[in-house]
Amino acid sequence: MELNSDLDRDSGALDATPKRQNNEIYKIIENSMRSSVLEVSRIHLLTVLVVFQVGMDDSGASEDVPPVGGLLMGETLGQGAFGCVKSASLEVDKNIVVAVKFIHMPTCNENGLQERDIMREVVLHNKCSQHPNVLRLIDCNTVDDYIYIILEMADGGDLFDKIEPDLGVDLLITQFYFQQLVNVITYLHEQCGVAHRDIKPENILLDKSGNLKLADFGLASQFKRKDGTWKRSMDQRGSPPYLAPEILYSKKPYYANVTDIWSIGIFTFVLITGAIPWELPAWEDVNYSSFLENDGNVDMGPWKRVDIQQLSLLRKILQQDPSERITLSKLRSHPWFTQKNKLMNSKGLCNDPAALANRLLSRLNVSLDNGNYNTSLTQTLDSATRSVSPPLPTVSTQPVYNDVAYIQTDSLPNDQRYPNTQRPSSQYYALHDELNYYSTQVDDTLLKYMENDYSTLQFQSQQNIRDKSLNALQFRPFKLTKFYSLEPMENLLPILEKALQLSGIKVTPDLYRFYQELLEKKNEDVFPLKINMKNFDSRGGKLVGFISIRRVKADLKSLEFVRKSGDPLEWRRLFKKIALFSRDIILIVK
Ligand SMILES: Nc1ncnc2c1ncn2[C@@H]1O[C@H](COP(=O)(O)OP(=O)(O)OP(=O)(O)O)[C@@H](O)[C@H]1O
Repeated sequence: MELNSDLDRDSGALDATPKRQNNEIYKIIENSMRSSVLEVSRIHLLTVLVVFQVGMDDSGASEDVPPVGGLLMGETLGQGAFGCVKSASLEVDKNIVVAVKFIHMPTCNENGLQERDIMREVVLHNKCSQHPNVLRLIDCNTVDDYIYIILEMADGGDLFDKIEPDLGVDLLITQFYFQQLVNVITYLHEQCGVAHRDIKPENILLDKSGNLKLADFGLASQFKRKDGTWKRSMDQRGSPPYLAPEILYSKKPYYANVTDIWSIGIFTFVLITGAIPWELPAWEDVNYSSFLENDGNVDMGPWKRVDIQQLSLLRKILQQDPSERITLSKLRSHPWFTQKNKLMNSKGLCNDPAALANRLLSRLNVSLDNGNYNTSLTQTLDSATRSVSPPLPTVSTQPVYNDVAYIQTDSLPNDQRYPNTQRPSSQYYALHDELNYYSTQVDDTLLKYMENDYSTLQFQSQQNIRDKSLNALQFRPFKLTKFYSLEPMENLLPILEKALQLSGIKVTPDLYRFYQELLEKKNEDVFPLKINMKNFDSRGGKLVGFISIRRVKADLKSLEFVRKSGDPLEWRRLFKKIALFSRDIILIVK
């Protein structure tokens, strides 16, 4: 699809007409790569090539997407509210890998989104694609019920996945991403006249060197016209904790670019503390009102983790009155921006990806010890007697879901599987309880497979082993809300079911029986399996996602917790809780 970036700015109408056939994709990607500021990632497809879901899930959007000419669809990288994102390689050169975002139009329509809304997003994203910190948009077209968008592959995965709740990331890393974010927002505002309007860790991906890649232009708007005149916004959209107060309460139109500066402040706070400062910038929110009453001098809760230099910066950014808020150019002369970051080169990109990965991931930890287990169990039993708080009113549109977790197969008959031919040799240990491990035998390929996946490190309680392995780290797109297990399904599923229940998730009883029924029905391997999950987080926000159980090889299975919507910090908190209650089935390398 050729993209015409000439928006009719007052009506929001858009001229974006499909003008090309799919078989030209290679040419487009090739040209796009040639003209690209960045090289599109060239990695080999590592894992299962085609993973299709059987049937639709209850959001209406399916992972079973139609084929796209010129592309070989790969694994599912993630799921959003309206579709999924898959890796794909070019038919003519399988080493060229891109990400393809499929947007299921009927689901969008049911939720009030029209094709022109999606095209508006695509046009603005395309307009802003010439910066190394913007996820590059390569092409867009339609196939069956879907609009698909071909994007640069973000090899480093999600940033949100790497933030430890209630700890955050270290200051050098926070400053690194703060500086990259200010750079890219400067480009958007000053060169494109576009405000992003949805800056939050969920919309930031990483490349293979750990550089920030701004994504999701779904709420972006053109605030400056070609003739230099400005346009103000009136609508109330965005993610509640990241919203600037004028979006919520101002009766007057507001400048969308100034709201981006506010969101930079919240983003920075989340990186420093691993928590959001408030749920809404509203007087009714006690955290926000106490921030205002104390003129930003707060020293409680997560604010205790903010030191004096960053507090002074945040106070300048988080000014309720937009005219008092620090401007982008003043932000660029603030010492925290001008101070050289030792991980950044003169072009503003990472100069030492291994050191960045090491520092970023070193705080991720899931403690499975008895103390933590008993505390969580007590809290769970206590809270079972209290009712769940109702969800907050939210200004974003999300589909409605059923609430009970159930199991389904996610496989195709021709699903590519690891052959079960090699004999075990290396030693592995599954955690049984804090003191008693039992060993089992797994082969060297598996050892390599797991060592490459840094999600395994988060369970490692011995700091020296963690440090040693962290030194060899590289950025990879693996999700970190994940663990491995060697347990047979008759042990794994009942323990997981209990863990889900203890974590407050409603589950269809006897997952193992359903698994057996699936086996009988399909009369073949049913992996990957999918367990849908819905829950309210501790603040009443809705969390939606699923557990994908894949058979890696022989008895080794991976259990990946994939978030579809909801606060990512809360998703990781939930994952840690389920992992703790599932500790008897988690495999850790010792
Ligand atoms: N270009 C990409 N490279 C690698 N992974 C990606 C890419 N784009 C998306 N993903 C993965 O897919 C997930 C879902 O992406 P998507 O943009 O649909 O999510 P979302 O923003 O949560 O969805 P929504 O559009 O409903 O807000 C991301 O969290 C990420 O893990």
